Amino acid sequence: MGKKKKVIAITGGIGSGKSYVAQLLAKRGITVYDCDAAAKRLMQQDAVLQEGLKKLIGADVYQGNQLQKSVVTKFLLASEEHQQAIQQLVHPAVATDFLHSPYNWIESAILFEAHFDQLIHPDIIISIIAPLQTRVQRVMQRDQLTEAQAMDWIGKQWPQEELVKRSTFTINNDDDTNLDQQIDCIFKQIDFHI
Ligand SMILES: CC(C)(COP(=O)(O)OP(=O)(O)OC[C@H]1O[C@@H](n2cnc3c(N)ncnc32)[C@H](O)[C@@H]1O)[C@@H](O)C(=O)NCCC(=O)NCCS
Ligand SMILES: Nc1ncnc2c1ncn2[C@@H]1O[C@H](COP(=O)(O)OP(=O)(O)OP(=O)(O)O)[C@@H](O)[C@H]1O
Repeated sequence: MGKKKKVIAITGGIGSGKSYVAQLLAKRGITVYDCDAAAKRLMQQDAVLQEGLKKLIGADVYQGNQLQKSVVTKFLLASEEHQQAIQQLVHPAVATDFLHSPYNWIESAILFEAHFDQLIHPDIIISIIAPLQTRVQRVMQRDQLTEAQAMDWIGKQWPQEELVKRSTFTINNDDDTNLDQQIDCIFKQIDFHI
């Protein structure tokens, strides 16, 4: 058996700035595996996953071969049970894909909520936090959502304090605190650079 690869997970709720921080890391030569993008790619390509989703949500989750994101969103936000059921289908596929990928860094909004941490066993966890109102504004602007829709997503995710408690490092992305300095500080404290 090969040695387990080092895994550095970035987490944080919707609009906290995970992808933004990933862009700053890209400038330092680090590629961060994007769970949302991977989930969508696999839901589009993986035949077993497609069958599972059709059984769970209904045949209209695909039109032809095309994933209907609005159908998934409506189903997912309807109840805790629905959210859990989708995650139980999608996350093992994403975890396997990540563990077989060449990447060490990964970003997921729901690392803990979905027990994804227990599938990928991160060595280091970095949480990204920002004031709630800032996150709502960012998401409304980025995704053309209403405040209520942004709050629906936030309601499906853990409070930031819980993420911070379980993280090795926290980055404050509140628009005032310098992000590159915080990243530098973390890099000084980790004994491997990937
Ligand atoms: C619902 C979907 C179709 C919405 O797609 P869309 O392109 O509109 O948004 P995107 O994927 O960028 O998600 C935006 C944000 O919503 C939040 N979110 C997505 N899925 C979940 C979830 N299962 N639980 C809580 N929040 C979630 C995250 O903060 C995410 O970054 C998509 O997110 C999806 O298929 N989710 C279910 C699969 C899943 O659990 N993905 C999480 C990463 S593995
Ligand atoms: N420090 C910042 N300065 C300027 N814009 C920012 C900053 N942080 C985030 N943003 C913007 O806010 C929006 C949300 O950030 P981002 O997409 O990184 O969030 P996220 O945590 O990845 O959210 P999600 O869970 O939905 O994937 C994006 O449009 C991003 O460009």
